[in-house]
Amino acid sequence: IILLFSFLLAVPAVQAQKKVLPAELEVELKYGADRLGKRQDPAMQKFRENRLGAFIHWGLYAIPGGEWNNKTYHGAAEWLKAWAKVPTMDWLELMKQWNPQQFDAKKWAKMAKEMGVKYVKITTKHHEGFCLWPSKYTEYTVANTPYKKDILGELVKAYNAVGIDVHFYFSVLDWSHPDWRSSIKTQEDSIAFQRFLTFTDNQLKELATRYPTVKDFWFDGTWDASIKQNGWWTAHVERMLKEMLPGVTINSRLRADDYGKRHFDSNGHLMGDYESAYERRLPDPVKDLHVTKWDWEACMTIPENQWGYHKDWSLSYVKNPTEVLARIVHAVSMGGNMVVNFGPQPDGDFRPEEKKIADFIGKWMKKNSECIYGCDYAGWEKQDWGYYTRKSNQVYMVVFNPPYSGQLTVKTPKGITITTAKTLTGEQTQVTETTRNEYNVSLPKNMPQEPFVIKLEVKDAQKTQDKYREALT
Ligand SMILES: C[C@@H]1O/C(=N\OC(=O)Nc2ccccc2)[C@@H](O)[C@H](O)[C@@H]1O
Repeated sequence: IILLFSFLLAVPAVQAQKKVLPAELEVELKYGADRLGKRQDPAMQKFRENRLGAFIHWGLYAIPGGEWNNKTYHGAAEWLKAWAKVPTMDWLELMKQWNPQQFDAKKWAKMAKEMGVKYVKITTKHHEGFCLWPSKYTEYTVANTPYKKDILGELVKAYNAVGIDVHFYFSVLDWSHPDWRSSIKTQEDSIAFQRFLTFTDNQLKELATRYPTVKDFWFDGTWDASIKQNGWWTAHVERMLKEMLPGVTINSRLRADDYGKRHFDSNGHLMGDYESAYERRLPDPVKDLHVTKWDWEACMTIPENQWGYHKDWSLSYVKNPTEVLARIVHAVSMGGNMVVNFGPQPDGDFRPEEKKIADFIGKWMKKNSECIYGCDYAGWEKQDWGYYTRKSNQVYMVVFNPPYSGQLTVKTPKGITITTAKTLTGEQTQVTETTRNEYNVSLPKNMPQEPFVIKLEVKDAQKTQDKYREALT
């Protein structure tokens, strides 16, 4: 007891779920983390090195676009059924209008390729229960709409054809299914919910069988008590999919352990392959450095909170392209991935604002993607002018806020020295050591009119190159 008490007093104040108990104090778990530490297999390395992805939220909710019975709802458009309290059968009537005549999977793939994303996460089924693939386990699918065709299959083929990995978003929560329960109160609830879990297993096996090139499952809709009381099932799903699709990655949001703990199990170990709690927010570059110890992926909306198509984007702040770019770089600078969301129109085309963002990011990535793909946390002290990313002995300074002094302050970890510095567009910059482990890197003479990158070659005086890499990962 004294040992435990003294240990808990000693542990630095880190967020609850991050507290890892010493092994001897861990609790026995049947459905906790299957693995400790970062996965190092090729599939996970590809996931990590991809760094930049796009989210596609597309479903029946795109048709009303945030408006119901002539009333506009300001909440997330993909949740309109809930905001407007639409009865399930009335909502699913929207299937009769599903006929996206402008949908062209090859055009979507071209747009993603030109944006520079390495993967796309597609909503196979959102909370509404409508499936973008012709599932044989429910009638609420594209097959039973005027459009008829397998949208998911067309997208998987088109993205893969241009070298883009496909990830599946899957909502366990399913408003269309009579056996869904948010909590288990009665024996009837329990019997119905077990039927629901079997239905969900069947849909997941169907997705893994029909689309075996899928690289990841991003589960959502798992916050309810009914799932937290069935942590065994979440562990089963992870194991089932990894058996069917060796190398597939699974997000932490699927998982609950024996005691209903989510994302991180009761011993503080991350479940799944990467943390997926950073949604429309990012870890603090100074206070939240613990996230660099595991893999994580953030996702973001361009407006304040619209994942599905909303007719009226004037209802909330819409990020400008540079603000979107800053979030992408921020995530990579802390060893994470960033997924930028797109909510296609009901006709299957994208809104102009989203095309503009994709175009801006793509143009910037054409010049600067070296500081994104395959890069990681540098382990250097954050500075006001922007973010560091690192790949082996190259450290990239991604400058968003050039200082009036004309000098970019760089503080290197002990033993690390800078040998060269030049912008990715090839201009030399002066590097002046101002004191031990501190340098001024001068701004380039002709300043770019957008965020720019200075590439530093660094040397580790005390260790070999390899040790340097080990020390920082
Ligand atoms: C990506 C988003 O994911 C969701 N929900 O996410 C969460 O519940 N996020 C969350 C909740 C608690 C903590 C951290 C993230 C969905 O409801 C939403 O429509 C969208 O698909």
